[in-house]
Amino acid sequence: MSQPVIALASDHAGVALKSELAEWLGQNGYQALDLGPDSLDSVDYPDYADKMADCLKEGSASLGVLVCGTGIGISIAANRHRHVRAALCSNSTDARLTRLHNDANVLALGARTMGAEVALDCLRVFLETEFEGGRHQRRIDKMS
Ligand SMILES: O=C(CO)[C@H](O)[C@H](O)[C@H](O)COP(=O)(O)O
Repeated sequence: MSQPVIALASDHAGVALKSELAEWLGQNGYQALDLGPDSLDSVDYPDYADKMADCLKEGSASLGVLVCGTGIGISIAANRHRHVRAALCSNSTDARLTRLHNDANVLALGARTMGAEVALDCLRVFLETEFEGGRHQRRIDKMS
């Protein structure tokens, strides 16, 4: 069976955490598709949010992970795209509920505001939780 492809992107503040997340994905049955950047040189998070939006639109990955310093800027930028539902999560409860209720297709994390252990916990729960549908689908339809 083919491995689910999970796209990752960040700004410079999120590069190190993004690498840890990509490594975890590779070790846990997923294929990590790293959209960059790969250096610590300063970049602008909207450019990488746009790369993620394009990647999801063309179907190269089913879900994505975005990382910046706080996760705020990059999630704001990603959510300007109609097909993106990026959720900034700070714990695994956020990650579970945003999959269950919002069918979030992008997990946003803050590299300067959370430790790698919590980030990995968010990622694991995000990937293991299915959308509940029902009344939640109606609400999502109102945003599309
Ligand atoms: O967009 C942000 C704030 O929500 C992110 O934390 C960015 O990573 C941050 O603004 C980058 O700041 P820097 O001073 O250019 O490293």
